[in-house]
Amino acid sequence: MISLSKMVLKERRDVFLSILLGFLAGAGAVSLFANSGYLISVAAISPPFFIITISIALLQLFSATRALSRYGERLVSHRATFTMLSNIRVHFFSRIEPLASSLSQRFRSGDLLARIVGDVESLQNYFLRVWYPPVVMVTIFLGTTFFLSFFSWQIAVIVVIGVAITGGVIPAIFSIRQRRVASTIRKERGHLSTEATELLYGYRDLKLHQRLEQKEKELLEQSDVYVSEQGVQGARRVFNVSFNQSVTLLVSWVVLLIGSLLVSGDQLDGVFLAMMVMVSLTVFENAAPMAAYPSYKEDSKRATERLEEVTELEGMPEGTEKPTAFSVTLDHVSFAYENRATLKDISMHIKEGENVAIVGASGSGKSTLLQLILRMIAQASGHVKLGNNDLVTLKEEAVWERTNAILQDQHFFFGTVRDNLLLAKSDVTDDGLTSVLAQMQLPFSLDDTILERGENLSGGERQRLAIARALLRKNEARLWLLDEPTSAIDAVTEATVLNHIREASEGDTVLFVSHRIRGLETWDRIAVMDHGRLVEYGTYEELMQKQGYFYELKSIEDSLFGV
Ligand SMILES: Nc1ncnc2c1ncn2[C@@H]1O[C@H](COP(=O)(O)OP(=O)(O)OP(=O)(O)O)[C@@H](O)[C@H]1O
Repeated sequence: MISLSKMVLKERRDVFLSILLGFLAGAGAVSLFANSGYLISVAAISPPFFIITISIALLQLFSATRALSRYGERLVSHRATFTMLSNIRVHFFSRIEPLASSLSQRFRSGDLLARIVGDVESLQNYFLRVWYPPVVMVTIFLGTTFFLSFFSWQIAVIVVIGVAITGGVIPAIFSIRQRRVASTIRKERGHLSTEATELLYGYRDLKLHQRLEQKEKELLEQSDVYVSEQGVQGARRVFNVSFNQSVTLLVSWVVLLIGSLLVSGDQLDGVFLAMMVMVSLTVFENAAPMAAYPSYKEDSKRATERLEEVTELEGMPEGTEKPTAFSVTLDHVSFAYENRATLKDISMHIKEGENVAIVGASGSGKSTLLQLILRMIAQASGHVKLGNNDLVTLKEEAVWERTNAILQDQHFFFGTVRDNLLLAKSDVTDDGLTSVLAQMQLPFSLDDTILERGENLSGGERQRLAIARALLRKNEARLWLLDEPTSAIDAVTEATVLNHIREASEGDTVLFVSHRIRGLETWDRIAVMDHGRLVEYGTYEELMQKQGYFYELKSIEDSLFGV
């Protein structure tokens, strides 16, 4: 799904500039120290004054080059990194957006959050710590070896061997070891995030059931596992870097030793010895990041795998067409959550403009039916049509644009009543907003604060505010899908609220899941569901005359209300 190399190459201008500036900074550092070594040695043998002057001028030039290039390299490479990160984020979100409804079935919210935030974020290391260091190291070493070969091929060979060991062999060994121990840090972070979210969501219930302490203990245990895994990862990185640095120092000692032998054998001018040692000390600085390369590489790989687990879920294929008519047809439709058959062979036709109530026992599949028409889930078999269009040919957004859906769990955002109403339609005046609040008999002012998830509202107020949002869209919507929108509202207010809904939806197709049988006399037709099947479908009179399941439900309700 995420081809990381492709993401890197998309920013090729900045990538090229980073490499160029990184090379200049590295080469500047090597030249600076080479020149210092030469200057110290040559000064001791009283050379002509102009040599000292030129050498000091070069010293200043190299130090300015090094500082400016390093600054430029940091600027450009970080710009490239963050642009890549934002591209990855956009790419990832565009992939998971159509999967939104199936994600909650596969992943717990904490784990999903850890993947969406943490794993995506960790990919910022891919360019900076996996892709970039070997490229810059190789270019600097090639330049340095070429330079050294003018003075002594033996020293050049030692440096090449040193690079091969510290930049190739040691990281390769670390890489194999890293794969074997298979860091579980990402997985543990997902577990920790899951536990923390559960505790926060369920805080009140845990407290009521006196289970808070136990849950906190589990969370702390999970946190300890994560912290210790982090410790192991950190220690491994520090060990790798220190070990690699020790080897580079050893190489510099070998350069000093061989250089001294060459000087004493008159194969190298002694004035260059200090320069060569300084070069070897500096050039290996560029091999240091290679020690951390395996752990970052493995980390990026694991993060990508975890993101792929999310994106590989099958979503519903996105259609392209817009609905033009709003009759609803279900033709032998079946649906199963995992292996549990939830809707079984349902066929029904709702004419455009018809108002249909759906009733049935809890768990009989009423909400699932509405979700299917909303394209939030896909049927396993059969066809669902809006007008003459099969739902699979329709664009999701185009369906939602023309639909007023009130599902069972409505979300409210932290903000004012006004903010939460304008979510439905942004160009309504305050008068328009106040008018729908009045219709819903809500005693709020537009500036009243709504807490996250509507925590400061009663269940009935939440439902009325959701209906107020739907009423604002009455001119756009041609299809209304209402899932027990008034279940928490008292009977007197409910009658008024329903009247407003009926009025606003006049001429539109309405599917209304109802928890009550009373009051359904005025609906065009009634669909009765039982255990995932549509067991009865007809007008109120037809169903009452039939004296079947609906009649039975009505009798039970009447006896409960003492009618
Ligand atoms: N996300 C889900 N994953 C798995 N099973 C689900 C999911 N949502 C609902 N179900 C199951 O599907 C069946 C039908 O649920 P649905 O919500 O459609 O029933 P309902 O008739 O609307 O019930 P209620 O009147 O209680 O709201 C139930 O057995 C339920 O347990």
